[in-house]
Amino acid sequence: MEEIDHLGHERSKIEFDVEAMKIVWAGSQRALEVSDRISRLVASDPIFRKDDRTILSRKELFNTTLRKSAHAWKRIIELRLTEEEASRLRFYIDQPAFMDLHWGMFIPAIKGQGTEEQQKKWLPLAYKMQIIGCYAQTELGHGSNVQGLETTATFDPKTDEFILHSPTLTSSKWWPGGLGKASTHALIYSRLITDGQDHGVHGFIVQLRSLDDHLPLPGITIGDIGIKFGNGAYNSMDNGVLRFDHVRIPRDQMLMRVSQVTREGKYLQSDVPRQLVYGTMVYVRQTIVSDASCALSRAVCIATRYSAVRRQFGSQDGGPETQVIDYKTQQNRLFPLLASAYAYRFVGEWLKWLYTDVTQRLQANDFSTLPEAHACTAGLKSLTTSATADGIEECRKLCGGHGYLCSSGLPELFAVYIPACTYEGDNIVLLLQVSRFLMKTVSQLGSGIKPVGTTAYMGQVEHLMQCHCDVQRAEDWLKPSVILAAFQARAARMSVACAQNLSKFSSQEEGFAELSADLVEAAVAHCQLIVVTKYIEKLQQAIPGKGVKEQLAALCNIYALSLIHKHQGDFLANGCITPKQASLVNWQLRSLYAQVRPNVIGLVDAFNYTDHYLGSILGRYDGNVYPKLYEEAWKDPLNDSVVPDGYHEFIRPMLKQQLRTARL
Ligand SMILES: CCCCCCCCCCCCCCCCCCCCC/C=C/C(=O)SCCNC(=O)CCNC(=O)[C@H](O)C(C)(C)COP(=O)(O)OP(=O)(O)OC[C@H]1O[C@@H](n2cnc3c(N)ncnc32)[C@H](O)[C@@H]1OP(=O)(O)O
Ligand SMILES: Cc1cc2nc3c(=O)[nH]c(=O)nc-3n(C[C@H](O)[C@H](O)[C@H](O)COP(=O)(O)OP(=O)(O)OC[C@H]3O[C@@H](n4cnc5c(N)ncnc54)[C@H](O)[C@@H]3O)c2cc1C
Repeated sequence: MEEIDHLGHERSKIEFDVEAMKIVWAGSQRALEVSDRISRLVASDPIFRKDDRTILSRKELFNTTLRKSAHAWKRIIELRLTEEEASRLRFYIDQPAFMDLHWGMFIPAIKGQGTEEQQKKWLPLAYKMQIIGCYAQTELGHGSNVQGLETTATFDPKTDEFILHSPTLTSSKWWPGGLGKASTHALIYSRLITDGQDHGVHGFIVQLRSLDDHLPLPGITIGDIGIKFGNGAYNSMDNGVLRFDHVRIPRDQMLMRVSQVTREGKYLQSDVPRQLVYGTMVYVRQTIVSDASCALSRAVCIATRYSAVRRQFGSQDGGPETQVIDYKTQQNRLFPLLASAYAYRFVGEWLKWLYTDVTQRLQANDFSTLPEAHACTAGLKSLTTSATADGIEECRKLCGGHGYLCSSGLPELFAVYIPACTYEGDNIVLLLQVSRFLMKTVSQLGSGIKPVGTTAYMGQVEHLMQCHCDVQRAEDWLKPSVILAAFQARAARMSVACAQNLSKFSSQEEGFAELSADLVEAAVAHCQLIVVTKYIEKLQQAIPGKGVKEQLAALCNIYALSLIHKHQGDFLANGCITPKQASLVNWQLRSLYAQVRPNVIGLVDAFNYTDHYLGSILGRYDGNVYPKLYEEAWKDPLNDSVVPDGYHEFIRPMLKQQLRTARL
């Protein structure tokens, strides 16, 4: 049967080269080729099916995680996949699994915090998956406050061992992914005690389960922490609980790049900063920013395609009703999210560069850019995950009632995504780290230390405190210099105001506690400035393909102007723009929406997502929504029988009872 493209009319209107945009989104022609090939490989393999995930029991779901992981690993070896291809494979399989923590945290932690000797011993085992590792930092009583962890690792000089112990219930490790059922080993973060002295939190490699029969080793109590939010979603992951009862490990299993314990039990600190113990989190936060663009683009792709298919009201002379995507309110909610997906893609690319740069510097013992890398990864992780979580929910609402069906793909996407606002650092806690960095920058302004990198704009603080936005007409808002000046003035003024208010408190800590809500807002303003700046810088590069740069520029303007509109309170209160200029933002936004409207299907096609990956009837490439929704409904287990199980037990007696009551 011939397949009909219900979105064909939309595709015929596109004014730019979608294939060229696919390359921009993927990062390069080669990255697109890899992505395309691996996504098809996953979509065509029945073991990677996922359409039944939301109706599986927890045990069945976890079993699919094990099956998919083992099968993925087999394919990686058979096909000799490169690291990039393997990571694409994981992406398109689209199921959280213990493998994520093994490859995404356990291995990077050993690489970043282990000595050369330790890396030589553990990495080959981990790379061949002869051991499975997880990252066990968080405890029942403490997650954000890493310095408050309670697990102890006490050195015993008699045996040259550490004794791992969980002294209280709240010291139980709680949450680590892969810990519950799969891992054989863990990177345990625990307080190091030598000779009765507490040296704070350090990392230790600890074997948890036997490599022969997978049973927990003596002194170890271990299990899964239970069902999490939503059907399917993150429940494929075995987040775990773990307690130690005086478990002994050899001394050389403490990761010793940052500090060492000698055979005699002497504690030595190398000249590497203590914060490198937190290095794995910096690495993962950076990856989470790119992931945000993936999750948001997926939701936006579904909502955009469905909004072009869905029609409500406005029929004239019996003709078709209006496509809901043509309602300005729909555009005003959807197009800034589309723009954000592109913006996060580009800031994610830049953050990856920043991370690579700081890693190379660290290897050469240059630690100067570490504070900025920490502030950028923490702040952008927070900004992008919060906006993406909200954005996915908005996309669900943009799809009306059908968005609430699991077959829309949106409920599961939302449920699996939202913990990103919490894991790898609660988003508010991370923004407070950014604001500390900003306050330090402001306090050093008078001292001759020139701010660099993402805070370079603070170097012109005197100008930024007084400058006036020179927008006269709506089109003036299209000038990158005007947009940047407004965002810089807002960020600088908010930070300076916080710094001035902090100086009114007798202690810095008291001021920070009292002003934390304002400090968080200043951090958000700074992070939004980074995203806008990096998008504008991206547009200064050569971007081939008919109309591609024009569309990206329109989206950049939508991203920036919709933020000015949303946060106009900040911009107005700080005198960065006038009420008239704020209203011109809206005029310009409407005109930008009209400019991208014919191209939006092309802009989401450029993500190059397969229907398997999208996992959504509403987001199908061919737009054939209604027949497929109808078909899907009949697959629900409730429809296996016409009369439901339980009819005789519950419904029938009720009906008969009513009959008797009525006769009375
Ligand atoms: C079926 C599939 C098969 C597939 C097979 C194929 C597989 C192949 C490939 C797979 C690849 C997968 C990749 C997946 C990626 C991984 C997925 C991850 C999933 C998520 C899992 C979640 C994990 C976690 O959540 S781990 C736990 C995270 N915990 C936290 O984030 C805790 C947050 N708290 C903190 O970070 C700190 O405690 C903090 C910063 C809040 C406060 O710390 P503090 O010590 O109290 O610090 P403070 O006094 O405030 O500051 C001191 C000083 O230090 C600076 N600082 C703080 N942190 C850092 C840092 N990280 N780096 C640098 N500097 C730092 C701080 O700024 C202060 O500086 P000064 O002011 O200058 O003193
Ligand atoms: C799905 C998932 C997977 C995870 N995987 C892992 C893993 O693999 N390994 C691991 O070690 N951990 C893991 N975690 C734990 C995760 O890292 C922590 O939950 C996270 O760091 C937040 O810490 P918390 O739970 O202690 O939150 P809390 O700090 O208790 O936060 C509770 C509330 O207090 C607020 N708050 C806390 N401190 C402050 C402050 N100083 N100022 C203002 N407000 C504050 C927060 O904003 C929040 O609103 C995972 C968590 C989840 C949900």
